[in-house]
Parts: sequence; structure tokens; C-alpha cells
Amino acid sequence: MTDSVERLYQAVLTARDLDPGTSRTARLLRGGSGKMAKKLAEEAIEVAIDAVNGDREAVIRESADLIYNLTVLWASAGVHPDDVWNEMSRREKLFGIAEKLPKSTLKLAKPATSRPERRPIAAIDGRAAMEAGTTFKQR
Ligand SMILES: N=c1c2ncn([C@@H]3O[C@H](COP(=O)(O)OP(=O)(O)OP(=O)(O)O)[C@@H](O)[C@H]3O)c2ncn1[C@@H]1O[C@H](COP(=O)(O)O)[C@@H](O)[C@H]1O
Repeated sequence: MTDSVERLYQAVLTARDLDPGTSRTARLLRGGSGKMAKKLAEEAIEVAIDAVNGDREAVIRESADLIYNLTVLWASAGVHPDDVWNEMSRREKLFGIAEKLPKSTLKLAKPATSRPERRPIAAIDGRAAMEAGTTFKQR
């Protein structure tokens, strides 16, 4: 399977220099990342819908379109298929199967508090403050 994707990736790289009028890939690459991302998302949704509908043949066809659009997006983003296979191998070595970091290990890491500790917010009663001579600005 990785050979097929590698051949497709090379064909996509070649198509970059083709006439957009005749090459869909050339047209897609020139359309920019937004267009490529939109097509990729559309294909992913088509695969999901076909799977929910139990249409195995359509899942196969749309999966090929999804992989095609993903490969085009990789090419535009400077990602080589080997970069993805290497990441999957790294995960496999770590966890036995290609998956994301288990959430349990994430819980161990103290979440980075990007926000400074917030000052306690005191509820100020405007009338009481005025009686006490404190200026209280309405927000
Ligand atoms: N592997 C593919 C491939 N898979 C899918 N597609 C195109 O992606 C479309 C599927 O996406 P959609 O469902 O959105 O189809 P669509 O709605 O009709 O297309 P648009 O409305 O987006 O134009 C198909 O109609 C195909 O035209 C592909 N187009 C090209 N390739 C390969 O890419 C290389 C470059 O081909 P060119 O683009 O023809 O230069 C060659 O190796 C091709 O075999």
C-alpha cells in the first residue's frame, strides 16, 4: 500500500507542472491550501456517509479519493509519505499499535497554565461602595 501512495505522491509532484486546464491535480495545487483542505474534508465526509450507509463499494472508491486528496495536500505542505510512515512506526514502537499518546500519560503532565493566575473577582455592590465613598465604575 505504501508503494501505491509513494507512486501517487510522485505523480502528484509531476502534475504540479502540468496545465491546470487538463490536470485536476495541477488545478488543485494552484487552488491553495484552503481548496485542498476543503476537498480533503469533503472526501472524508463522503467516506463516513458511505460507511454509515453500509455501502462498501462506495467506501472503497471514496477512500481512494480521500487518499488522493490527502497526498495532494501532503505535497503542498512539504510532507513526504515517509514522514507519516515514520511517525506511525514511532508510535507502534512506543505503544504496540499506531495510535495517539494514551490520554492517561497526558493526565500525568500538569497542564500548562497559559493564563496567569487570575485575581479573585470580588463582587462589588455599587451602592455600598458609593456610601463608603469608594468610586465604582459601572462596566
Ligand atoms: N489518483 C488520482 C485521483 N483520485 C481521485 N481523483 C480525482 O478526484 C475526483 C474525486 O473528487 P470529487 O468526488 O470531489 O470529484 P468531483 O466532485 O467530480 O471533482 P471536483 O468537483 O472537485 O472537480 C475524481 O473525480 C478524480 O478526478 C484523482 N485525480 C488524479 N489522480 C492521480 O493523480 C495523478 C495526476 O493526475 P491529473 O490530476 O489528471 O494530472 C495521476 O497519477 C492520477 O492517476
